[in-house]
Amino acid sequence: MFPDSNNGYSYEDCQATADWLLAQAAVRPQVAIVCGSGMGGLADTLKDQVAFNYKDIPNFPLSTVPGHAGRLVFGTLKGRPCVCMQGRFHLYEGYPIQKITKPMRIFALLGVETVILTNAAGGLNQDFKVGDIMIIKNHINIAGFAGNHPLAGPNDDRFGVRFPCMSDAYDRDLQQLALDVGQELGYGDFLRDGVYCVVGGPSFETIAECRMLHKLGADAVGMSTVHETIVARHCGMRVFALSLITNKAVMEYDSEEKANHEEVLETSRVRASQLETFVSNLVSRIKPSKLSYS
Ligand SMILES: O=P(O)(O)O[C@H]1O[C@H](CO)[C@@H](O)[C@H]1O
Ligand code: HPA
Repeated sequence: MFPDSNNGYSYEDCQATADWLLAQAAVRPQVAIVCGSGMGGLADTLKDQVAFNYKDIPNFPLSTVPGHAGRLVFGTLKGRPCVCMQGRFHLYEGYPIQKITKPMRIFALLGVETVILTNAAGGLNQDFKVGDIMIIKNHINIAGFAGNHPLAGPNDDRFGVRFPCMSDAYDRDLQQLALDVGQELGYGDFLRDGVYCVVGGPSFETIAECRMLHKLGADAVGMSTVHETIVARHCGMRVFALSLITNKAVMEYDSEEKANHEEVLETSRVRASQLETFVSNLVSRIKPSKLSYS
């Protein structure tokens, strides 16, 4: 069950990739951003870009999902040095769970302090509308309960402790800052907060599954983010995460609606410019120091 030591995602492997990137790009990122499905435009807002295709980065996975371009972009957002994943990795692509989260460890070794994760998700909360932006305040990692967990296997203390706490997974100050930024931008009508539940995918959920997840306390469901959060927190980075509600999870047996990736990408396209403004304003207000916010 546990990976062997020559697995491609050891501390030394992550360090080698980080060193390669540091040798190629002058930017020393403080903030890392992961673009959700159809949200790759976030990366295009970076100034003075130096970009790498994933296929050219040593020991980096490849993106296989439409709406995930597969480029790592370094640059600045409102003067703040950033790195942006234009495309993330998902369990259903067939990668080991440690591989889909490896970029988080590389980011930590690059000196990143704060990770901003974005995703497309189905809305379980009946008050949510398509196009709402949900600030993630907590998550449910169902597969993790059963051992499918990104930190399973030998722990390398150079990254973090064996038993990391997750009650503070999503930074509360950053959540408040995001609420403030959203209100200032006039986004209050479509800004929510809630609990994100990760499932394995790639099939969308059945009606019974959606009802169960809602009963468990989830407001939105998707196939990403949670593993990245856990690994980022394990190695000491702060995490802010948001879901764009791209579709309503189907909860009624007489509903004719069918979840599909095209609708997901279309909703992302419609909200793209507001998401970009939201994230860049948020980034500009995050102070480099771990303690202060403007
Ligand atoms: O979570 P992101 O990467 O935004 O992608 C979401 O969109 C895809 C389904 O349409 C799934 O991969 C789901 O996780
Ligand atoms: O309804 C959904 N379920 C799972 N993942 C998703 N990603 C976008 N929408 C959904």
